[in-house]
Amino acid sequence: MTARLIDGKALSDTVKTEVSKRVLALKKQGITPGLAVVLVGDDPASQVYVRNKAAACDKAGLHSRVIRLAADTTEGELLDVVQELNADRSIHGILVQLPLPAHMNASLVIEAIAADKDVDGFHVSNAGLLMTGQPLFRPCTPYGIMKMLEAENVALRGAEAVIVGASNIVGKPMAMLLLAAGATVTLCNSKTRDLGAQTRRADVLVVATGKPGIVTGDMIKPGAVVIDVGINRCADGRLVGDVEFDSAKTVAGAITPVPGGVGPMTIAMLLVNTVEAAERRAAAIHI
Ligand SMILES: NC(=O)C1=CN([C@@H]2O[C@H](COP(=O)(O)OP(=O)(O)OC[C@H]3O[C@@H](n4cnc5c(N)ncnc54)[C@H](OP(=O)(O)O)[C@@H]3O)[C@@H](O)[C@H]2O)C=CC1
Ligand SMILES: Nc1nc(=O)c2c([nH]1)NC[C@@H]1CN(c3ccc(C(=O)N[C@@H](CCC(=O)O)C(=O)O)cc3)C=[N+]21
Ligand SMILES: [Mg+2]
Repeated sequence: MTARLIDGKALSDTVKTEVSKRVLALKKQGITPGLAVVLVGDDPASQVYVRNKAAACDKAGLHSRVIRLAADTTEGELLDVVQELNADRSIHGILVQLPLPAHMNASLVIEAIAADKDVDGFHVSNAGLLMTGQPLFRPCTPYGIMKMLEAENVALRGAEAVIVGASNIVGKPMAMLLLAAGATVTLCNSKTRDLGAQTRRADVLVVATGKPGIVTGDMIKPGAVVIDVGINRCADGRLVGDVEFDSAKTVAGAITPVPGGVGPMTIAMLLVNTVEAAERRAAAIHI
């Protein structure tokens, strides 16, 4: 058996086409949705993502602004930049690229972003709204994964969903969205005893640890849907996920590739959230 490939790249193009239609409708009202991305330091992976985000904005007709700050920028200087973007009427979405340099308190910075411009959905009030079933912005990576599962017609009501990795940006919000869709959710972390015993129960398995090869084919239930969030750069420059693709594809029913799976969907959903922020403000003005 060979797993069906879930083509995140193709679906992201469909989502971005939808976004560009909504952008056109806003432009007719004189509004251009704007996204600001703040990058502190020169992490090479972050540079790639920021470039991809800016290109996606250009293509869909959004205004994008990239603010690059030196690695030795102080927390106070970064907070000033965030405040300026909060007040900037041409900006509807603000994203501060993570990780931040070690001398900064990342939660303090995220909490400084206006919650109604927090298109990452990382602000505590947005995390709380998601947890209580009234999301304002769904975090882009889990949101993109839900879109992929929907496009693949994966049944979630009553399904066993197992997530490996429990970060605030991927694992935890993923658990909330799968739970809301009716799945029975297991959230694993680095202390989980016998990870394979958990993953082998999964109808839907989401892996987001940053550990290449942490999930192998023998840890997957035959026919399961496997979503690989990991983005790991090999010594030879190749990009691989957290799932050992070659062994997994002989067992899984469907699997996302890396690259071309979750990553492009994350960017597409960032555009969706930004357009939605602009639509909300437009609606508020017309009341
Ligand atoms: N494709 C995309 O759009 C995106 C990809 N990524 C990628 O996804 C990966 C994860 O990112 P992120 O969530 O930010 O990572 P974090 O480092 O913030 O969190 C990793 C999580 O994995 C858990 N973990 C680590 N080792 C193990 C283990 N041996 N067994 C079980 N759980 C383990 C950790 O457990 P504990 O809590 O106990 O420490 C933690 O909860 C990275 O490769 C990142 O680059 C991230 C965001 C978007
Ligand atoms: N505030 C914040 N929000 C984020 O959403 C955020 C972040 N910080 N920090 C880093 C992670 C990682 N992330 C990715 C986005 C796109 C790809 C992506 O486009 N991947 C492509 C190609 C990547 C490549 O070629 O390097 C793919 O998988 O096919 C990957 C990873 C967003 N993150
Ligand atoms: Mg995200």
